[in-house]
Amino acid sequence: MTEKLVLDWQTFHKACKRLAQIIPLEKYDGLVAVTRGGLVPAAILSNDLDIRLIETIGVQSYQQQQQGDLQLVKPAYLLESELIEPQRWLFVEDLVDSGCTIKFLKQFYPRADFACVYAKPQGAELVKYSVEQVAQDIWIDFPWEI
Ligand SMILES: O=P(O)(O)OC[C@H]1O[C@H](OP(=O)(O)OP(=O)(O)O)[C@H](O)[C@@H]1O
Repeated sequence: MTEKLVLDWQTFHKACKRLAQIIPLEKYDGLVAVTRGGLVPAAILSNDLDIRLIETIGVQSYQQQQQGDLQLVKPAYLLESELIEPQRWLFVEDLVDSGCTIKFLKQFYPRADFACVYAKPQGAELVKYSVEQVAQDIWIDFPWEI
């Protein structure tokens, strides 16, 4: 990575609100926050889209700035649950970078739609909704990581 983009809370919040505006109201019943990066955007989208059904799925890949093997650290139990009717889920991420995380998740959920606040070119095509494009060689520091 050649450059660093350090985001403050206000900039990130505004971007999340713009993301909410391009997602059709009532198209989705539930959000799946891909942790950890999807947690804050999912909180903002859940308010703006008035969606109260929230699940998390935990995937880890980056250690410092190096991407290693992907690990499922927490499954999305609700998506398999017989306790609720099948729902229309929107997966939420802070960033699609190489696209490896989304490709990994699409093995399990091939038709899932993804909303990512920030998108880099390599992964952008995997995402249905995003609002901020950044160059591939920029490393982003999100406010909760600082
Ligand atoms: O498109 P990719 O190249 O796969 O990169 C994107 C992923 O990397 C970050 O997660 P990270 O692995 O750093 O875990 P974290 O969300 O717990 O910080 C980010 O939140 C995405 O999940």
